[in-house]
Amino acid sequence: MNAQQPDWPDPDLLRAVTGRLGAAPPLVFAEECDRLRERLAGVARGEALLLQGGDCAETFAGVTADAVRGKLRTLLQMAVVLSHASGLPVVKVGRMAGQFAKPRSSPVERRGALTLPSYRGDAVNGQEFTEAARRPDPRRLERMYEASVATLNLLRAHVGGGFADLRQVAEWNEEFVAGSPSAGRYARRAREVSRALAFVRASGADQRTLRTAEFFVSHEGLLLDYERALTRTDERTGRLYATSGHLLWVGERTRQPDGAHIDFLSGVHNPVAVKLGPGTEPDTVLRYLDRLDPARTPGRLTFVVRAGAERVRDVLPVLVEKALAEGARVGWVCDPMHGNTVTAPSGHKTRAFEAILDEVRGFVEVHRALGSHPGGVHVELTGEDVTECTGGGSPVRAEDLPLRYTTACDPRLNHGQSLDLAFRLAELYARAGDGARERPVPERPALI
Ligand SMILES: O=C[C@H](O)[C@H](O)COP(=O)(O)O
Ligand SMILES: C=C(OP(=O)(O)O)C(=O)O
Repeated sequence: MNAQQPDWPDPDLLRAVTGRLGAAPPLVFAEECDRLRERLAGVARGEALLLQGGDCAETFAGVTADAVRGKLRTLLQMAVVLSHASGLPVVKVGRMAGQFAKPRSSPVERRGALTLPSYRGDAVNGQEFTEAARRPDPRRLERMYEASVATLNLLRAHVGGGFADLRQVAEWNEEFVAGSPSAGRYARRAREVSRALAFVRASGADQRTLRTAEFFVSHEGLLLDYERALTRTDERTGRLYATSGHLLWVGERTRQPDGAHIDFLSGVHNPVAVKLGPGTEPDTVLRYLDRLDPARTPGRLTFVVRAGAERVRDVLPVLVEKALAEGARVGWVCDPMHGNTVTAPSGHKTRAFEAILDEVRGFVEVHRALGSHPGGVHVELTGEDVTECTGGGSPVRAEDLPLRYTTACDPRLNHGQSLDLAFRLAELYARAGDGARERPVPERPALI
């Protein structure tokens, strides 16, 4: 089964494009993928958290220095808050440099009398509702590769060049808190982070470690023509790696255990993830384990649960229990976005901050009850001040949605909402004895 593949109109052109991609340099290296695997092994063992985030759908026009920097900055700011609260390292992974293709609920979109193919991401066709734009064009796969190169170039330069300096990140957080209506709730944590860094500086520890960060990239491994073309053999080990990104995941719509996407991931040595929606049959968890992680190696497989706030407390326990009974040491991560999409009266797809937070709360509750590790979050976000999700500390109201609704597919948290989420998650993840652990976590969501 080859689910969600575009109907490429010109097989010769597709062959020419994938041939060129097959000869192109890798975007990421096997050693980097192995390093991410090691970091994710920490998540699976309960010694680290994963923070994975970025656009729902990257666009070619969205590959600008400002936009890439904004997403990176948002993730760095969130990570420092989570790490301080939990006392655990946070593995930072962008939904970036490759997230250009989308699975869709319907292959077609209707507007009035006109029916056209659905937009499947810039890697496949254009957003404009015209026949020409919506026709899949394999040349877009090369543009995806080039856009990923440009994004990675920016990320690597920033991460290695001082932009990720923890002291700067802590200052950004203090600025955010100072301007936030929730300052009273967050200020203590932001101050504690800065004080901890001041102490590290004063202690004479190696300052270079504060100036750089590890940052990895990931995307849904959806377009098999692209992924196969970028698969390379690592000369050191003879193993195959997808070199389009460090981590690839299979989505809710393509996770058939006997399908082509799981089969592709089973053949590469990268760390991989599978999204699990509310309808996941508990036994399929075992099939994913056997297909993707037969050696039960921590770091190889992460399950990203996206059950929705209403269902997570019912759906998740049996999935975790199945995996535990099997001796699996996978990472468990919560995607609180995809199970909480609703349509606003204006017709915009949106997600409520409170539902997002409640899903993570349910996810953490379930893991704590079972003694397993709630290994982190996977979120759709941007560094920009968009109005796509409702709520948050500086609340976006349903009537604000049309103001700055720019996503190419699903609604993202804006910069402020992302930081609100990080500070609220910090309360959930706060370790005992944490200096900034000032209030008990409420049983049910409190309105912000
Ligand atoms: O990001 C996830 C999916 O691609 C997206 O939710 C699909 O949206 P649709 O239901 O409008 O096709
Ligand atoms: C399509 C996505 O999610 P899911 O497969 O969980 O619906 C996504 O994360 O972009």
